[in-house]
Amino acid sequence: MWITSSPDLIQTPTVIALGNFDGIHRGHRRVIEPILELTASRLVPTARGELSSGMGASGGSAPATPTGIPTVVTFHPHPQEFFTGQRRLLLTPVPEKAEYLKNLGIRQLVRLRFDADIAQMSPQGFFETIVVQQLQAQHISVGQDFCFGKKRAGNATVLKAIAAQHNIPVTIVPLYLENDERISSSAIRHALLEGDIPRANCLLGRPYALCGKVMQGEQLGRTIGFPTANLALPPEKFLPRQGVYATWVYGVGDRPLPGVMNLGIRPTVDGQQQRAEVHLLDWSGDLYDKPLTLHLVAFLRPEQKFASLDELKSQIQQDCTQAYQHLQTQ
Ligand SMILES: Cc1cc2nc3c(=O)[nH]c(=O)nc-3n(C[C@H](O)[C@H](O)[C@H](O)COP(=O)(O)O)c2cc1C
Ligand SMILES: Nc1ncnc2c1ncn2[C@@H]1O[C@H](COP(=O)(O)OP(=O)(O)O)[C@@H](O)[C@H]1O
Repeated sequence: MWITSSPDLIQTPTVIALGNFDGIHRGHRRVIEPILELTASRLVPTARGELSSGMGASGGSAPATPTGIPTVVTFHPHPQEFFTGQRRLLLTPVPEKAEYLKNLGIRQLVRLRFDADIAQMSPQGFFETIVVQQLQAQHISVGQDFCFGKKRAGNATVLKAIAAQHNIPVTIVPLYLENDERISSSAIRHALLEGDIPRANCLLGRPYALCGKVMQGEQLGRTIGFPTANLALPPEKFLPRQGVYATWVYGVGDRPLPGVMNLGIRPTVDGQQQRAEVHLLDWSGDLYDKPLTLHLVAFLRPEQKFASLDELKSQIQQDCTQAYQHLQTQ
């Protein structure tokens, strides 16, 4: 997966999905699908049953697809962050987003720098400078509510009309509704803040994940019989409601392991900073410096301040039992 913010380093020509795509949820995937279909559909079987680009065996560095490189084009910072100056936490920080996109078949992520210059561009100016010249887009896919250009003056219909002047086809993907409600990053954030993990996961179409390397803590966990791997999360990661969660843990061996995570400040031991820490059920070994990915399955309870470590210990024991029950039904 090629990731670039520099116009000079964009691999062209491209076939693009345009938007912010924070979360790569089910709605986003519908916008991305047409460009995957378009690029893959041009692959033709050879006499030996292999797939070729259909461009002839000329050797050299012919693009894998004749139409262009399947590319997702986003803005950074998020335009809302640029205008309000308020930092926006992300459901999918860049490395996580790139990983999901790669698994879908996307080959390039272009992160257009959203600055005063781009904010000033008219829809026509944006299209000609960025979409035509820099991206050399051969096909564009956007969601029905896509807006672009100065003061969001251009919408999907305007985009289609401008693109037609350049003979570039545009696919406008209708909003994806679930029980009359739009699948959106905001709805997912809301569900996560409520601790409604099944809902968040349903809207996402996959489990909400926390990814980070294991770092040292105060080494108290082992003294109470529940060692916990503390994750160094990206500071821009959007976090769900504080509390205890049943999770699947990826990154230790080939299979996911059952775990129970606490996300909070640990008031019982006078913790000061928020931490995400996971205890792997019936497992022991060294996890320091390992990158782990936690898939959230269920919120079990809010974090509490206990009067003693013994009370905390017996509650954690119950959390482990409850987490097992949730994970067994998965
Ligand atoms: C399943 C689980 C539930 C926890 N619940 C609480 C809690 O309700 N209140 C609290 O103060 N700490 C809670 N903790 C955090 C412990 O206080 C923490 O694991 C302990 O302080 C060890 O920290 P260390 O990793 O720095 O050694 C929980 C930890 C786990 C694994
Ligand atoms: N079942 C387990 N779950 C999580 N970590 C474990 C487990 N068994 C051993 N460990 C190791 O113990 C470390 C956590 O022990 P702990 O006493 O809580 O120290 P720290 O405060 O540094 O996290 C983990 O980082 C990992 O290397």
